[in-house]
Amino acid sequence: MSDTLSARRLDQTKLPLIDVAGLFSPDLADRTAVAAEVGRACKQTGFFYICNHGVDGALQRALFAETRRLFDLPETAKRALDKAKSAANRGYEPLRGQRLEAGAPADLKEGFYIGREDAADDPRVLAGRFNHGPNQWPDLPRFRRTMEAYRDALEALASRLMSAIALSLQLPEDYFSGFCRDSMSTLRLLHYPPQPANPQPGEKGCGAHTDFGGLTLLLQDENPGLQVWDHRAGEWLEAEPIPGTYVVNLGDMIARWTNDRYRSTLHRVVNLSGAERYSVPFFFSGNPDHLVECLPTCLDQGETPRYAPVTVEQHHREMYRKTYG
Ligand SMILES: O=C(O)CCC(=O)C(=O)O
Ligand SMILES: [Fe+2]
Repeated sequence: MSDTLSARRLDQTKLPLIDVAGLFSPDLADRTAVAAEVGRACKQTGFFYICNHGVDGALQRALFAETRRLFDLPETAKRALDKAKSAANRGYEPLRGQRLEAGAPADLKEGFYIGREDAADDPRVLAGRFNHGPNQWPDLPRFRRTMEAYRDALEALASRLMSAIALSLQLPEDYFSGFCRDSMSTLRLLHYPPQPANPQPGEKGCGAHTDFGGLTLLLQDENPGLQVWDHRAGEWLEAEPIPGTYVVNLGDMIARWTNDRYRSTLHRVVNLSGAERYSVPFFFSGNPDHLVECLPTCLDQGETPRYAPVTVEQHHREMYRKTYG
Protein backbone atom coordinates (compact mmCIF):
# COMPACT_ATOMS: atom_id res chain seq x y z
CA MET A 1 0.00 0.00 0.00
CA SER A 2 2.76 2.44 0.90
CA ASP A 3 3.93 3.31 -2.60
CA THR A 4 0.43 4.21 -3.75
CA LEU A 5 0.31 6.68 -0.87
CA SER A 6 3.63 8.34 -1.61
CA ALA A 7 4.15 11.37 -3.86
CA ARG A 8 6.77 12.99 -6.06
CA ARG A 9 9.10 15.37 -4.21
CA LEU A 10 8.35 19.09 -4.27
CA ASP A 11 8.54 20.53 -7.76
CA GLN A 12 8.66 24.32 -7.64
CA THR A 13 7.94 24.70 -11.32
CA LYS A 14 4.53 23.24 -10.50
CA LEU A 15 4.04 24.61 -6.99
CA PRO A 16 5.79 27.99 -7.19
CA LEU A 17 6.94 30.15 -4.27
CA ILE A 18 5.70 33.70 -4.85
CA ASP A 19 7.17 36.69 -3.01
CA VAL A 20 4.08 38.79 -2.30
CA ALA A 21 5.85 41.82 -0.75
CA GLY A 22 4.78 43.84 -3.81
CA LEU A 23 1.12 43.52 -2.78
CA PHE A 24 1.85 45.89 0.11
CA SER A 25 3.40 48.52 -2.18
CA PRO A 26 1.62 51.85 -2.79
CA ASP A 27 2.59 51.46 -6.44
CA LEU A 28 -0.06 49.70 -8.58
CA ALA A 29 2.62 48.38 -10.94
CA ASP A 30 4.19 46.40 -8.06
CA ARG A 31 0.82 44.96 -7.07
CA THR A 32 0.02 44.07 -10.66
CA ALA A 33 3.36 42.28 -11.08
CA VAL A 34 2.60 40.01 -8.11
CA ALA A 35 -0.96 39.52 -9.38
CA ALA A 36 0.39 38.25 -12.70
CA GLU A 37 2.44 35.58 -10.89
CA VAL A 38 -0.55 34.64 -8.77
CA GLY A 39 -2.69 34.38 -11.92
CA ARG A 40 -0.18 32.04 -13.56
CA ALA A 41 -0.14 29.74 -10.53
CA CYS A 42 -3.95 29.79 -10.34
CA LYS A 43 -4.19 28.59 -13.93
CA GLN A 44 -1.56 25.92 -13.50
CA THR A 45 -2.17 23.85 -10.34
CA GLY A 46 -4.18 26.30 -8.24
CA PHE A 47 -1.61 25.77 -5.46
CA PHE A 48 1.31 28.04 -4.59
CA TYR A 49 3.46 29.11 -1.66
CA ILE A 50 3.77 32.72 -0.56
CA CYS A 51 6.55 34.45 1.39
CA ASN A 52 6.97 38.04 2.64
CA HIS A 53 3.26 37.98 3.47
CA GLY A 54 3.61 40.16 6.57
CA VAL A 55 2.29 37.66 9.17
CA ASP A 56 4.54 37.76 12.24
CA GLY A 57 6.67 34.63 12.74
CA ALA A 58 6.20 34.92 16.52
CA LEU A 59 2.42 34.77 16.02
CA GLN A 60 2.80 31.67 13.83
CA ARG A 61 4.92 30.00 16.53
CA ALA A 62 2.42 30.94 19.24
CA LEU A 63 -0.35 29.47 17.08
CA PHE A 64 1.40 26.10 16.90
CA ALA A 65 2.27 26.14 20.61
CA GLU A 66 -1.42 26.67 21.51
CA THR A 67 -2.52 24.09 18.93
CA ARG A 68 -0.26 21.45 20.53
CA ARG A 69 -1.51 22.42 24.01
CA LEU A 70 -5.08 21.94 22.87
CA PHE A 71 -4.55 18.49 21.37
CA ASP A 72 -2.48 17.45 24.42
CA LEU A 73 -5.49 18.03 26.69
CA PRO A 74 -7.10 14.88 28.09
CA GLU A 75 -9.69 13.29 25.81
CA THR A 76 -12.50 14.22 28.25
CA ALA A 77 -11.57 17.93 28.11
CA LYS A 78 -11.57 17.83 24.31
CA ARG A 79 -14.85 15.91 24.12
CA ALA A 80 -16.42 18.54 26.38
CA LEU A 81 -15.94 20.95 23.46
CA ASP A 82 -17.31 18.56 20.83
CA LYS A 83 -18.35 20.27 17.64
CA ALA A 84 -21.54 18.20 17.75
CA LYS A 85 -22.67 20.50 20.60
CA SER A 86 -22.33 23.62 18.47
CA ALA A 87 -24.97 24.79 16.00
CA ALA A 88 -22.20 26.80 14.32
CA ASN A 89 -19.67 24.04 13.60
CA ARG A 90 -17.25 25.25 16.27
CA GLY A 91 -15.12 23.11 18.52
CA TYR A 92 -13.49 19.72 18.63
CA GLU A 93 -13.74 17.05 15.96
CA PRO A 94 -12.43 13.66 17.09
CA LEU A 95 -10.15 11.37 15.12
CA ARG A 96 -12.08 9.83 12.19
CA GLY A 97 -14.80 12.47 12.61
CA GLN A 98 -14.86 13.42 8.91
CA ARG A 99 -14.62 11.60 5.61
CA LEU A 100 -13.31 13.96 2.93
CA GLU A 101 -12.97 11.27 0.26
CA ALA A 102 -16.15 9.42 -0.65
CA GLY A 103 -15.69 5.68 -0.33
CA ALA A 104 -12.43 5.91 1.66
CA PRO A 105 -12.14 5.22 5.41
CA ALA A 106 -12.67 8.24 7.70
CA ASP A 107 -9.79 10.69 8.08
CA LEU A 108 -6.94 10.00 10.52
CA LYS A 109 -6.94 13.49 11.98
CA GLU A 110 -8.42 15.33 14.92
CA GLY A 111 -9.43 18.94 14.49
CA PHE A 112 -10.69 22.07 16.16
CA TYR A 113 -12.80 24.73 14.43
CA ILE A 114 -12.81 28.42 15.30
CA GLY A 115 -14.82 31.17 13.64
CA ARG A 116 -15.73 34.77 14.34
CA GLU A 117 -17.14 35.13 17.83
CA ASP A 118 -20.83 35.85 17.23
CA ALA A 119 -22.83 36.55 20.39
CA ALA A 120 -25.71 34.20 21.16
CA ASP A 121 -28.17 37.10 20.74
CA ASP A 122 -26.71 38.30 17.41
CA PRO A 123 -29.63 38.47 14.91
CA ARG A 124 -27.74 36.19 12.51
CA VAL A 125 -27.34 33.58 15.23
CA LEU A 126 -30.99 33.87 16.25
CA ALA A 127 -31.99 33.46 12.60
CA GLY A 128 -30.00 30.21 12.42
CA ARG A 129 -27.61 31.47 9.73
CA PHE A 130 -25.08 28.84 8.70
CA ASN A 131 -21.84 28.73 10.71
CA HIS A 132 -22.75 31.73 12.88
CA GLY A 133 -22.44 31.50 16.65
CA PRO A 134 -20.16 31.57 19.63
CA ASN A 135 -16.97 29.51 19.77
CA GLN A 136 -16.23 26.81 22.31
CA TRP A 137 -13.00 27.83 24.03
CA PRO A 138 -10.74 25.47 25.96
CA ASP A 139 -9.49 26.33 29.40
CA LEU A 140 -6.00 27.41 28.28
CA PRO A 141 -4.85 30.90 29.30
CA ARG A 142 -3.38 32.15 26.01
CA PHE A 143 -5.45 30.15 23.54
CA ARG A 144 -8.30 32.50 22.67
CA ARG A 145 -6.14 35.62 22.45
CA THR A 146 -3.67 33.86 20.13
CA MET A 147 -6.34 32.40 17.88
CA GLU A 148 -8.20 35.71 17.55
CA ALA A 149 -5.02 37.64 16.73
CA TYR A 150 -4.03 35.03 14.17
CA ARG A 151 -7.47 34.91 12.57
CA ASP A 152 -7.52 38.73 12.22
CA ALA A 153 -4.08 38.67 10.56
CA LEU A 154 -5.17 36.00 8.09
CA GLU A 155 -8.44 37.79 7.22
CA ALA A 156 -6.38 40.81 6.21
CA LEU A 157 -3.91 38.73 4.21
CA ALA A 158 -6.65 36.78 2.44
CA SER A 159 -8.45 40.01 1.47
CA ARG A 160 -5.21 41.30 0.01
CA LEU A 161 -4.78 38.11 -1.99
CA MET A 162 -8.34 38.45 -3.29
CA SER A 163 -7.41 41.88 -4.65
CA ALA A 164 -4.45 40.27 -6.43
CA ILE A 165 -6.80 37.65 -7.88
CA ALA A 166 -9.10 40.45 -9.09
CA LEU A 167 -6.19 42.19 -10.83
CA SER A 168 -5.05 38.92 -12.36
CA LEU A 169 -8.52 38.54 -13.93
CA GLN A 170 -8.50 42.08 -15.38
CA LEU A 171 -11.04 43.23 -12.82
CA PRO A 172 -10.87 46.32 -10.59
CA GLU A 173 -8.68 45.64 -7.58
CA ASP A 174 -11.63 46.09 -5.18
CA TYR A 175 -13.94 43.80 -7.18
CA PHE A 176 -14.20 41.25 -4.35
CA SER A 177 -14.61 43.77 -1.52
CA GLY A 178 -18.28 42.80 -1.02
CA PHE A 179 -17.25 39.16 -0.76
CA CYS A 180 -14.47 39.98 1.73
CA ARG A 181 -16.68 42.11 4.01
CA ASP A 182 -17.82 40.28 7.16
CA SER A 183 -16.39 37.01 5.91
CA MET A 184 -17.44 33.77 7.63
CA SER A 185 -13.88 32.46 7.73
CA THR A 186 -12.83 29.37 9.64
CA LEU A 187 -9.59 28.53 11.33
CA ARG A 188 -9.08 24.81 11.58
CA LEU A 189 -6.43 23.35 13.86
CA LEU A 190 -5.36 19.87 12.79
CA HIS A 191 -3.36 17.06 14.35
CA TYR A 192 -2.38 14.00 12.33
CA PRO A 193 -0.92 10.99 14.12
CA PRO A 194 1.69 9.09 12.09
CA GLN A 195 0.28 6.87 9.36
CA PRO A 196 -0.23 3.43 10.98
CA ALA A 197 2.01 0.54 9.93
CA ASN A 198 -1.02 -1.45 8.76
CA PRO A 199 -3.58 1.04 7.52
CA GLN A 200 -6.94 -0.07 6.18
CA PRO A 201 -6.96 0.17 2.39
CA GLY A 202 -7.17 3.85 1.46
CA GLU A 203 -6.78 5.04 5.04
CA LYS A 204 -4.94 8.35 5.37
CA GLY A 205 -4.73 11.63 7.30
CA CYS A 206 -7.11 13.46 5.08
CA GLY A 207 -8.89 12.01 2.06
CA ALA A 208 -8.57 13.53 -1.40
CA HIS A 209 -10.78 16.61 -1.68
CA THR A 210 -11.03 20.13 -3.02
CA ASP A 211 -11.66 22.96 -0.57
CA PHE A 212 -15.17 24.36 -0.58
CA GLY A 213 -14.72 28.07 -0.19
CA GLY A 214 -12.74 30.96 -1.60
CA LEU A 215 -9.09 30.87 -0.61
CA THR A 216 -7.31 28.55 1.80
CA LEU A 217 -4.09 29.67 3.50
CA LEU A 218 -2.35 26.74 5.10
CA LEU A 219 0.41 26.88 7.68
CA GLN A 220 2.27 23.58 8.09
CA ASP A 221 4.68 22.51 10.80
CA GLU A 222 8.00 20.92 9.79
CA ASN A 223 6.51 17.51 8.99
CA PRO A 224 5.52 16.80 5.39
CA GLY A 225 2.25 15.11 4.50
CA LEU A 226 0.31 17.34 2.13
CA GLN A 227 0.01 16.04 -1.45
CA VAL A 228 -1.40 17.94 -4.43
CA TRP A 229 -2.84 16.31 -7.53
CA ASP A 230 -1.12 17.32 -10.76
CA HIS A 231 -3.88 16.67 -13.28
CA ARG A 232 -1.56 17.06 -16.28
CA ALA A 233 1.06 14.56 -15.14
CA GLY A 234 -1.52 12.39 -13.37
CA GLU A 235 0.49 12.14 -10.16
CA TRP A 236 0.59 13.36 -6.58
CA LEU A 237 3.12 16.08 -5.77
CA GLU A 238 4.47 16.52 -2.27
CA ALA A 239 3.86 20.06 -0.97
CA GLU A 240 6.61 19.86 1.59
CA PRO A 241 6.82 22.51 4.30
CA ILE A 242 8.85 25.65 3.58
CA PRO A 243 9.31 27.37 6.96
CA GLY A 244 7.31 30.58 7.48
CA THR A 245 5.46 30.34 4.15
CA TYR A 246 1.79 29.71 3.46
CA VAL A 247 0.48 27.22 0.98
CA VAL A 248 -2.36 29.01 -0.79
CA ASN A 249 -4.98 27.09 -2.69
CA LEU A 250 -8.21 27.91 -4.44
CA GLY A 251 -11.56 26.64 -3.31
CA ASP A 252 -14.54 25.56 -5.39
CA MET A 253 -16.08 29.04 -5.41
CA ILE A 254 -13.11 30.38 -7.40
CA ALA A 255 -13.70 27.71 -10.03
CA ARG A 256 -17.38 28.79 -10.15
CA TRP A 257 -16.43 32.47 -10.52
CA THR A 258 -13.89 31.82 -13.26
CA ASN A 259 -15.79 29.12 -15.16
CA ASP A 260 -12.89 26.76 -14.33
CA ARG A 261 -10.14 29.02 -15.70
CA TYR A 262 -8.78 28.88 -12.16
CA ARG A 263 -9.08 25.50 -10.55
CA SER A 264 -9.74 24.08 -7.16
CA THR A 265 -7.27 21.23 -7.05
CA LEU A 266 -7.54 17.86 -5.34
CA HIS A 267 -5.24 17.40 -2.38
CA ARG A 268 -4.87 14.97 0.50
CA VAL A 269 -2.68 14.29 3.52
CA VAL A 270 -0.69 11.16 4.21
CA ASN A 271 1.48 11.59 7.26
CA LEU A 272 4.40 9.32 6.34
CA SER A 273 6.80 11.49 8.40
CA GLY A 274 6.66 9.16 11.39
CA ALA A 275 6.03 12.19 13.63
CA GLU A 276 2.91 13.89 14.98
CA ARG A 277 2.00 16.44 12.31
CA TYR A 278 0.17 19.72 13.03
CA SER A 279 -1.22 22.07 10.42
CA VAL A 280 -3.57 25.03 10.44
CA PRO A 281 -5.63 25.82 7.35
CA PHE A 282 -7.52 29.11 7.31
CA PHE A 283 -10.56 29.00 5.07
CA PHE A 284 -11.58 32.37 3.70
CA SER A 285 -15.20 31.77 2.79
CA GLY A 286 -16.59 35.25 2.28
CA ASN A 287 -19.78 37.07 3.07
CA PRO A 288 -22.66 34.58 3.39
CA ASP A 289 -25.03 36.74 1.32
CA HIS A 290 -22.58 37.31 -1.51
CA LEU A 291 -23.67 35.84 -4.84
CA VAL A 292 -20.97 33.82 -6.58
CA GLU A 293 -21.57 33.85 -10.31
CA CYS A 294 -19.47 33.67 -13.44
CA LEU A 295 -17.19 36.74 -13.75
CA PRO A 296 -17.66 39.00 -16.77
CA THR A 297 -14.00 38.56 -17.75
CA CYS A 298 -14.23 34.76 -17.64
CA LEU A 299 -16.77 34.21 -20.36
CA ASP A 300 -15.76 34.24 -24.01
CA GLN A 301 -18.30 34.98 -26.69
CA GLY A 302 -20.59 32.01 -27.15
CA GLU A 303 -19.40 30.40 -23.89
CA THR A 304 -21.99 29.60 -21.22
CA PRO A 305 -21.41 29.50 -17.46
CA ARG A 306 -20.87 25.95 -16.18
CA TYR A 307 -22.27 26.74 -12.73
CA ALA A 308 -25.48 28.39 -11.61
CA PRO A 309 -25.17 31.44 -9.37
CA VAL A 310 -25.18 30.53 -5.69
CA THR A 311 -24.75 32.46 -2.46
CA VAL A 312 -21.77 31.71 -0.24
CA GLU A 313 -24.13 30.38 2.41
CA GLN A 314 -26.07 28.07 0.07
CA HIS A 315 -22.85 26.70 -1.34
CA HIS A 316 -21.34 25.95 2.09
CA ARG A 317 -24.48 24.31 3.42
CA GLU A 318 -24.44 21.95 0.47
CA MET A 319 -20.74 21.12 0.80
CA TYR A 320 -20.97 20.42 4.55
CA ARG A 321 -23.98 18.21 3.96
CA LYS A 322 -21.91 16.13 1.50
CA THR A 323 -18.88 15.50 3.73
CA TYR A 324 -20.65 15.03 7.05
CA GLY A 325 -23.81 13.42 5.69
O1 LIG B 1 -3.27 19.53 6.76
C1 LIG B 1 -3.04 19.86 5.60
O2 LIG B 1 -1.88 19.99 5.18
C2 LIG B 1 -4.17 20.11 4.65
C3 LIG B 1 -5.52 20.12 5.29
C4 LIG B 1 -6.61 20.30 4.31
O3 LIG B 1 -6.47 20.10 3.13
C5 LIG B 1 -7.93 20.78 4.77
O4 LIG B 1 -8.14 20.87 5.98
O5 LIG B 1 -8.78 21.09 3.91
FE1 LIG C 1 -8.08 20.99 2.01
